[in-house]
Amino acid sequence: MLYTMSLEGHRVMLINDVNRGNIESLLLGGSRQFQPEQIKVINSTHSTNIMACPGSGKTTVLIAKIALLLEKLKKEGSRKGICVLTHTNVAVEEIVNSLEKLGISNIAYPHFIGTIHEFFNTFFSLKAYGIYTQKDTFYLLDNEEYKKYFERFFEYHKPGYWSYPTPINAVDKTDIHIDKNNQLRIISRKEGKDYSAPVLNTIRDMFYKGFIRHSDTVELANWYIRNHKEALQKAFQSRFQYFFIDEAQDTSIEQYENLSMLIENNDGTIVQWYGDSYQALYSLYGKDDAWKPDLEESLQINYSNRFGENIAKILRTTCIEEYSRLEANNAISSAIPHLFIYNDDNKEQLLRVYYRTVSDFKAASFETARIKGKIAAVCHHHDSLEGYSETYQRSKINKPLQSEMQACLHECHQSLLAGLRKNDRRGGKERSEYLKNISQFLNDKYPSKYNELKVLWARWIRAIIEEGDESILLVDLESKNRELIATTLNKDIDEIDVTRIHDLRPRLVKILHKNTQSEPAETVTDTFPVELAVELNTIHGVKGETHFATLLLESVRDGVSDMQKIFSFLTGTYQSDLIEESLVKDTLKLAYVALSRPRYFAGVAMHEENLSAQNIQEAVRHGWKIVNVEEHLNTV
Ligand SMILES: Nc1ncnc2c1ncn2[C@@H]1O[C@H](COP(=O)(O)OP(=O)(O)OP(=O)(O)O)[C@@H](O)[C@H]1O
Repeated sequence: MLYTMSLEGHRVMLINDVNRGNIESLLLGGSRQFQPEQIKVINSTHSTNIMACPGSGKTTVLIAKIALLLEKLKKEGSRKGICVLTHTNVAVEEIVNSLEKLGISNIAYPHFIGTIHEFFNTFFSLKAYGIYTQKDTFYLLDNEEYKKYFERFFEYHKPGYWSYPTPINAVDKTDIHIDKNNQLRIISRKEGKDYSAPVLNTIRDMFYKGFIRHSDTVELANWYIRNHKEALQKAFQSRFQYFFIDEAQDTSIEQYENLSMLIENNDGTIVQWYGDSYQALYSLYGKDDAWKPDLEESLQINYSNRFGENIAKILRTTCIEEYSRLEANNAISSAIPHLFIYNDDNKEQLLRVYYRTVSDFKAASFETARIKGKIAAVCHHHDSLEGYSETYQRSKINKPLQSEMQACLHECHQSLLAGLRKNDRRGGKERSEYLKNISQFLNDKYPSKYNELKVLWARWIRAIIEEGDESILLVDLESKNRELIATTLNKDIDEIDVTRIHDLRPRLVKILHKNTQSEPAETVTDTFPVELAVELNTIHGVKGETHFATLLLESVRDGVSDMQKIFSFLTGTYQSDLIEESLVKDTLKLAYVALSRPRYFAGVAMHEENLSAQNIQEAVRHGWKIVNVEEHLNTV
């Protein structure tokens, strides 16, 4: 446990009876308090894994811990910092915003808070690409965007006899690798035989022309770390006192390998991985998990703030390991689990029946009537969702593709650069400091201010897409922009000529408009009549969310129902002998993620053909309520 000296000379813990009240009221609200397991994690200062159940409040715990450690390092006058990595911009935003709530907004060097990709790109991949190709920029593309370019590049590489469609799947089944002799290899992961030379040459050509996928940047970082391992380990160790990884289960094998190289032989940095390995969706389809915490040696948070006993009860066995330690929040009266049974004739009515059942449950008690929250229906595969709703469609709004976001952020950087140039009266030499690589310059010199600006840019872009209120954001942006320019140029903020944020807007709109017209995005909504406000999504799409109600819809592939495969788990019997089958294991992971989203209402929907009379009896015995869609429709 972490102790610091109090004024009286006693050793006190990082979070203690004196300082906890303020943090708890700001982070948890009301008179809520951290639970004992959470306190133990906040106070732990050894390198370890933290295995936290859904709704355990692990991110909140991590935020409290970061705040307290920042204060401690400052008090001690330490020159070492904290590195916090997570997997999405939204998660970074959550951490930065919550720290702001606690009065901490100037998180500067030596600290770093960002996504794992940003971490690799900032410190390794960009440098690696520069060294390897003698070029100083690349376009980072998500897979969909990369595929579009692949099609164009392939035209130049395909042989004259080629009359087949472009082998677009090669994008998902090839990796770059820089070998021991520094040779770039394109590796095929295609079953059977390798991709032919034209495909591999296309990927190679794209690499050298700067068209890069996320997986390529991870390999570039790997190459760089491999080649400078000892020096980087030392630099890492002397810069960071603490290294925290949130949502550790989402770390890929390659990312994990890179981080492991950096932190091995390191006794100067405390490393803690926070996550829930039972929710690792990265490793479906026979892939191995990267982060495998040894539960005996991990700190654990098994108490969920999210759901009551009726939901915890299903999750204890609907999990890749039997999870008897999972504790429910008894202040929440979750409904008993519901099994919805449909047939081909009434499948289209299923969601309506689900919605009515949830609404009736919600209206029946004072506790639930006032609670807001999503009513969701989720499924493993996009295409299976279509079978449940004629009107289901992949939404063309809400979430920009990674590449659109990149293009918008590029414009934002250009606008900042213009502002810097306009206000800079100094000579070319000083200017070239930031002109060469603006993002690297700001990351090295003013990481915290730069991070805040990036968060605002991201929020603004989202507000433009969602047609939300931009006014407050624009005021904040204008002032952050000026502040960063003033700091960089060592001037007073009042001397800075206002940069024209508004001029930037049409450029962003153009990028977003162009793409929303032509591209399907990843988020899914349903254009149901309003009275049927059920949000349809894939399970991957709702990771990390909290719902009022979640219905897990059966997905049938090659005539096999995924829910039938795990039926005994859903109804209270953990069958270790079945777990080796990959469909069982994957479905358990997915079902665990899906059924741990709701606070109040969890349900599963299955076709009557996939349920035997014995199955139904089992379910009833385990406390499930059966809703037969047919009967329900007849009674309304
Ligand atoms: N001790 C507590 N008392 C009451 N509420 C809490 C407590 N700790 C956390 N919470 C609340 O629980 C919710 C979940 O917290 P958080 O998002 O940090 O959980 P999480 O473990 O990251 O969830 P998941 O694993 O599902 O992503 C938040 O609304 C948070 O404020």
